[in-house]
Amino acid sequence: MVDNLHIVYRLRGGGPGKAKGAKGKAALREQALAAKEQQDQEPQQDRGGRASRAVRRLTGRSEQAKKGGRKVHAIRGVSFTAYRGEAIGVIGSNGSGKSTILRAIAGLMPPEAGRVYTEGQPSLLGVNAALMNDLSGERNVILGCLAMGMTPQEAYAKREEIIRFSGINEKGDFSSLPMRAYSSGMAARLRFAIASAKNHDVLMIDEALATGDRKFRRRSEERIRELRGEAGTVFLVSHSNKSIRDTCDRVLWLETGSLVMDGPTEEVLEAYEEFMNG
Ligand SMILES: Nc1ncnc2c1ncn2[C@@H]1O[C@H](COP(=O)(O)OP(=O)(O)OP(=O)(O)O)[C@@H](O)[C@H]1O
Repeated sequence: MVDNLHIVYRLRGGGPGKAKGAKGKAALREQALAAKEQQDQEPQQDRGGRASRAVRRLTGRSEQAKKGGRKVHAIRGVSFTAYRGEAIGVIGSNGSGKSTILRAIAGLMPPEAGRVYTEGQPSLLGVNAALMNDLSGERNVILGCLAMGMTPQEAYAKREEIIRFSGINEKGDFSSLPMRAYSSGMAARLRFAIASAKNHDVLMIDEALATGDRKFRRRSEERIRELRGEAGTVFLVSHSNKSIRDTCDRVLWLETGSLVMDGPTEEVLEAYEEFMNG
């Protein structure tokens, strides 16, 4: 359940730094020596405070930096409830907040206000999901499975099936090659194959199908339907209305971070298509 969620990105840096002005290196060195001298005279516990203040200054996490930085209010008061067994499409024009809301549901973005309540563990499968470029596809399959909580035995037992599903070996023995030799579509297929090898409580897929070819898209859409059948909830972010139509029975439409519509796929897509063509 997503309850009146607000997500704000804060941009630090990029602003004008403190000019050194006419002080020069000698004056700065003098200032540093004076600070050191003062520190040597301070009791131990004060030094801890000074150190953490210095770290906050360096990482820009001071209250001042918070207030002074630029903000992007990416999600503005979105609320909805998702149920087990639903496949929910998330649509909207570029920058409308689709990826951000998935990241928030996955617990990767702290809410500015509002809450996300989930039953079970949400897993986010994005086109940028981390796989190691220098390792072979096979190695990445094992790593991915272990990262999803499988035992080594389970991971090895699933390896063949995952590689077969991904189809990366259809044009040669690619699974033994380092991932950097893969096209973006092949890498996306492997990521999807790994993530979908496990039954997820909440699986979120961010454009992962967009880079696959038609044959793979059909196969992965079929797999999404199976995952739903296995009682999970699937969220699919896509700019392909066809993928959404073929996979989802409910659609959330976001624009500039607000929920424009939440309803049955056909109803929402019709309104969205009219908006985009209008
Ligand atoms: N790391 C970031 N730092 C600052 N602002 C960000 C960051 N990521 C996204 N945004 C901003 O948040 C808003 C929502 O972005 P988001 O990526 O969620 O949109 P989207 O609907 O997924 O876009 P697209 O369809 O282009 O992938 C945009 O205004 C974007 O500029």
